[in-house]
Amino acid sequence: MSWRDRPRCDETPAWALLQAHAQHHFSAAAGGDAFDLRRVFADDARRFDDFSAPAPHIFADLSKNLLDRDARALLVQLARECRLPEHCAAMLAGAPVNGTEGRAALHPLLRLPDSGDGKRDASQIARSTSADRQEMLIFSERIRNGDAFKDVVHIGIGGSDLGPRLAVQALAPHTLECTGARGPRLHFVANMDGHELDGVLARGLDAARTLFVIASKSFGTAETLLNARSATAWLRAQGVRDVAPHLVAVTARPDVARAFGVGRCLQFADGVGGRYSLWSAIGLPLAIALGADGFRALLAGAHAMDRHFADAPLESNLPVQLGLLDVWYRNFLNASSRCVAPYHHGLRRLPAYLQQLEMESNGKSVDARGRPLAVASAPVIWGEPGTNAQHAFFQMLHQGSDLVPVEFIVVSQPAHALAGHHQALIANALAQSRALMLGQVHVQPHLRFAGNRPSTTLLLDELSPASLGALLALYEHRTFVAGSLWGLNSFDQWGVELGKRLATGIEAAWQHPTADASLDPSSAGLLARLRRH
Ligand SMILES: O=P(O)(O)OC[C@H]1O[C@H](O)[C@H](O)[C@@H](O)[C@@H]1O
Repeated sequence: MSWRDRPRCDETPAWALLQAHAQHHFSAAAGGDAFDLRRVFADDARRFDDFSAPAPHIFADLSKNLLDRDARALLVQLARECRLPEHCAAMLAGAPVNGTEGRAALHPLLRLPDSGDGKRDASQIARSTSADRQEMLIFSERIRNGDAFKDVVHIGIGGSDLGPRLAVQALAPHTLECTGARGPRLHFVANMDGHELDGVLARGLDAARTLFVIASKSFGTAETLLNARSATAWLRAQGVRDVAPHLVAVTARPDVARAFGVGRCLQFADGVGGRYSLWSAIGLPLAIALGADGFRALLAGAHAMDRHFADAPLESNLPVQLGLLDVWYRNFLNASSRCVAPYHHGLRRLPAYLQQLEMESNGKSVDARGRPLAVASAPVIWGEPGTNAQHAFFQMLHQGSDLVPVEFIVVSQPAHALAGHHQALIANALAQSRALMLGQVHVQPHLRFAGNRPSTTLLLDELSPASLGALLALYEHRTFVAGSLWGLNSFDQWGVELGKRLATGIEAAWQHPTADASLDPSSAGLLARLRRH
């Protein structure tokens, strides 16, 4: 049987076994026998070791999850019955796993290292991917080390923004800004809300020495084109006659970008999905900030995770174990969301990045064969960095009515030397996961904490280009694992199209009130009020 004909999770024998297991051991109806983290730790001295999973650059403690050995074994059985290993091998080999768009998911190929002699011992697509990367890195080094540009403004949205923005923030101590090296300042603009571009242009940019990077896979995204047009108009208004040298496109559609009037095009393959594109020329601002070696280190970290995903047995394969855990919580324990709490200021945009990665990939209700799903898919991903989050929504995590698995991300080595901060930060992360698990008995109801609330802790030695690469690749593959079991195509995103189309109609109706008749009464009423201002 090929990966195309794989059964969906709810069609397997393991699914029914998992349902029975969850009902007998994990539901309130199981009464005193229900799984309790405090009891299993007391009964099992080996639980931490047994439920820990080392992977490249990351150590994962899964022991504080609502999961026992039987459930874990059944989940692995489920993965086998769903032919996950075959699907994974097909995706990594560049098979056309994105059926509705008739293409592969090429992001792991972007991370393949060059072979020793400088040539790639790989397919034609891998070789052209390598050539694209080479071209981007030569360009980024020129911008980084040259004098032509003092400011680089990266314009892009969704996958053409979230990855580079997150990575530049996360790796700030390694970038130009913090190492004191010469080089341009970096700015990001995503929203079509003019406040964002206006705010960047107001930072004292000298038009003659400003480069705009227009990052759009399709080169057809409304927000990006609007910002790119306004940037071009600004250059002209500031007296720049020849704007083309100030505009570089990063795109899979160089034909469209050239027609726009850019002076330079950096290309990447159509088979690289937007939310998986940090590793391509979309990473240009990161390459400028880090330098070519730093960018290659990011790719190497991600590649190490790719190898782990491809080679490690399912039982000790971290992306597989996390993806299975996601299915377990979503479908057997009915958790409708997962909270991500990075205890590192550099990872403050990670929840936003993961929202696109996981919810755009797996927020679907039909399977890859077009059949309605019989089970729930992607949970809501949400979060904020610790310790800020503790002073906002952790109340709900500790005493609210919903089951929310929490993911703590902790980094051992800080990149600052301020006394006392790091230990206090880490102590808080560990304390929160302990508090969720232990709870508190108290005579007063409002001071009671039920406890037995689950969490995972991902531990990184340091936040380096390599460890960030590994972390993001881990999340990509975990998302693929859950999507594969749900039977989804995790690589398309048709759900974003309808709203875009309707926006065009509303924009037209703004100018022509007679067109209001084509709108529903609520939208027409709101538009009428808005027009008055
Ligand atoms: O890179 P672009 O083609 O401009 O696309 C930017 C973003 O917009 C789309 O609507 C999708 O939702 C995203 O997956 C994509 O990353």
